[in-house]
Amino acid sequence: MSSMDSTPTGTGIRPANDTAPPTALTIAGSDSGGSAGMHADLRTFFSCGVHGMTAVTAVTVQNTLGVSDMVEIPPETVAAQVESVASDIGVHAAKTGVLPSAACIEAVLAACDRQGIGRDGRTPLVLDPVAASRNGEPLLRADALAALRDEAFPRATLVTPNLDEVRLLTGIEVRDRDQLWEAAKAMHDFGPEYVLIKSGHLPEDPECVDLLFDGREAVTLPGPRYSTVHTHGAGDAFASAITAALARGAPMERAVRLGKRFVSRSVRHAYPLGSGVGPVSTFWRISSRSIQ
Ligand SMILES: Nc1ncnc2c1ncn2[C@@H]1O[C@H](COP(=O)(O)OP(=O)(O)OP(=O)(O)O)[C@@H](O)[C@H]1O
Ligand SMILES: Cc1ncc(COP(=O)(O)O)c(N)n1
Repeated sequence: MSSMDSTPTGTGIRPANDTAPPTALTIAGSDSGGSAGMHADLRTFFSCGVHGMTAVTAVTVQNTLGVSDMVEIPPETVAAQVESVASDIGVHAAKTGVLPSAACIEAVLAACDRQGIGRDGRTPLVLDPVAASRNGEPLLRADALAALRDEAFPRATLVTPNLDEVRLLTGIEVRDRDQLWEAAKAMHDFGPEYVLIKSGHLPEDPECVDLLFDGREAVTLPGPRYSTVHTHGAGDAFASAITAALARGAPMERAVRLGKRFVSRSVRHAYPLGSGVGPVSTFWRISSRSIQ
């Protein structure tokens, strides 16, 4: 897929010296349980050799049983975090997680525009359209979904919906692998450069085959389906591993393949925690031996 090699690599401000790693920014919510959101993103950036930075959008009260409360950070503070790190440190690639309201989305997009992050800037923007927790607790206001679709999608380099988000945004109920293509086309019509449809929520399928689409050609991303309930944070780990690869200069198809390999291993090494759903292991690369 030659057209998939045209992804811009983020430039931002160059690191201060040759030893500084590439930088990646997550614009996302916090998870007090440490499994999902910006916590998963930062661990993934670290595991992928990238300096991680954050613009916190919301604080969730969350554990392995679910989300019991959420406090939104004022939109201007979210935007100020983006501008602060981008103008000083520089951002080689950025990703979004929870963007809780239309006002937050608008503020983030304006800050990204000013800093050259997103579709027409030089820095890739990966948009994970998180709508709800894995237990179905909403993580955005009613007005945010339309703002995501109409304002944020056209500015994204890549969007990474799961099948629930595909249904919410397009009305398409994907029941098997053959329908991923139809979903990808419908999502691409909202204006992002690339769409990645994740197939974790097809439990009957013996494999987890995701689909990358650039508006013309589709690439399937095969992977095993592991038998575990502990998949909290899988979507965050996938999107941030892709973001880390983009920050390192990989073209899109390669970045997504690297991300798929990273998340498959993360699910394989997922671990139980608390009395609910445990996290995928975003630090599987660091064996217990290496820290003793
Ligand atoms: N049981 C599994 N075994 C292997 N890979 C999986 C499994 N479940 C999900 N994945 C992979 O993890 C990635 C995230 O997919 P998923 O569809 O679960 O996204 P998500 O719903 O955003 O994630 P989350 O579980 O964090 O809500 C995809 O690459 C998917 O194929
Ligand atoms: C702060 C935050 N961000 C994202 C998710 C989605 O992750 P999951 O779908 O695994 O619940 C979450 N639960 N919390």
